[in-house]
Amino acid sequence: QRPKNFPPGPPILPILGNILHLSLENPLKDFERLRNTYGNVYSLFLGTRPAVIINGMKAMKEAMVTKGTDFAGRPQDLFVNDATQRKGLILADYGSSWRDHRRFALATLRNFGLGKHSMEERIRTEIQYTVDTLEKSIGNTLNPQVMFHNAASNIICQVLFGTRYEYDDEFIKVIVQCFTENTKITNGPWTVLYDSFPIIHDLPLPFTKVLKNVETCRNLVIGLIKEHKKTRVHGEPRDFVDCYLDELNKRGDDGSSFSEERLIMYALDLHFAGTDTTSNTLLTGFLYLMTYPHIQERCQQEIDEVLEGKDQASFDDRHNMPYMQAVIHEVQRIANTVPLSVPHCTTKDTELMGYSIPRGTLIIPNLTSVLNEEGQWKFPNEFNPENFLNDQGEFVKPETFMPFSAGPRMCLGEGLARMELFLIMVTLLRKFKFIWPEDAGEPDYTPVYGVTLNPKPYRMKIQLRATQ
Ligand code: HEM
Repeated sequence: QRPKNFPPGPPILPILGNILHLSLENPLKDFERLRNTYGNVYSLFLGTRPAVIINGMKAMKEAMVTKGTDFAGRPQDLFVNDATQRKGLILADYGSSWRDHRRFALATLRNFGLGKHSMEERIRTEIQYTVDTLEKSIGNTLNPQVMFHNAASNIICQVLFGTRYEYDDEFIKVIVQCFTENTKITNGPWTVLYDSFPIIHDLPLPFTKVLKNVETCRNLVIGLIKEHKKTRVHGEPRDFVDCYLDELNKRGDDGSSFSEERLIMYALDLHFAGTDTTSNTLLTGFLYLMTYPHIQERCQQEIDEVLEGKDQASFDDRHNMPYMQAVIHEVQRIANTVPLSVPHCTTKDTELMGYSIPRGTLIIPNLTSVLNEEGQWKFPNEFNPENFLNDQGEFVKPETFMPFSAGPRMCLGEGLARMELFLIMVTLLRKFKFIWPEDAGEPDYTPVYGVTLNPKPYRMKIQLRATQ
């Protein structure tokens, strides 16, 4: 039975709840279908667990922003909580420990942007490796997946550990493999069943691999922290880990939630959050730019004009590139990289669009429903940069643009991600022409479902641009 004034939803079956209403492989279409029947705020029972699904700009804004703190919790009894040992940041529940660690991450990322090894320089250094990789493929085709993945991973590794890794380095290969395996398993039907039916928690489910992978990654990071402790100079941090160790010294035994143990999962969390997201957005971006060559050319024209006489692009150049800005935002809108955001949870009894939602209810923010909402976009269902341009050709960002979510739990890497997307796309488009190979057939834009969406594997043909 739904509690009184709880959001509506389909009839609930005993034990199973509404689980049969969802495809365990990819529930996005089901969420959309249920929205058409029950409205923007509806509920489903995942087994015996009630969940509220939030759709559309109006309800999303009320929950994430206007009543941000009421909706800022994270559920603590899902499989991913067990897998990350409740020590990370992404899934930390709302409270002082989450707040302190979030503030620390934001401040540290900001400070690195100002120091002499500024974030921009770090990103540019990494882009050079991407350029080298592409140069080796001129005239040929290349699957860019590993290249973009490594670029995003290395940028965040530079920030966290002060180092980048060659593409075939064991450290990065092992971490990437562990994350890829874990994401696949955590997205799979077993996890939905685990999260819906606590009764099966003690069964021998196929999760040992996940826990083993987490242990492998933990050990790698423990090794790095040990090394940092040997070589660091107190008060002269080289990277995020040094900053955290300085903070630990400063806090001493003040009973705060900062600890070396916490740092391990915190660093892994940031690496994970910053890699798949950015690289999958880039993959989607280049898929569309290749298959909409007129849009690619118009970007290149603007880039050539604005960067004429300059060695390299800087993030500030975006202010003179309305078309490029529109294209990047449109790529993010269509890529819909984190389609269901990260699960939230209510921190107290609250209300949403007139419905009552008790404390501790699982909340699924359906960002997809905002990014393609009818009536909010000029062209909700097509790739069209005009969605971000006004009649004067100026760049405008509607408040419906929410790929990073909104409110107190909004992505804390937004600034870094935007800088990466801009510098990488502009630098690569300035130098190369990306072509959909003649023998590749019709492009398939249907994304592969997961915590993050990514395009199906594809190859790109690379040419050096004539103007270079
Ligand atoms: C295109 C790239 C990215 C996209 C689309 C993206 C999207 C998101 C979304 C939708 C959330 C969930 C927000 C919520 O729960 O309401 C999130 C959370 C988060 N993101 Fe990102 N993200 C991106 C890049 C990054 C990067 C580069 C970092 C690394 C610094 C990062 C770090 C985080 C963290 C730590 C959280 C959890 C915040 C919290 O719970 O307080 N993200 N991101």
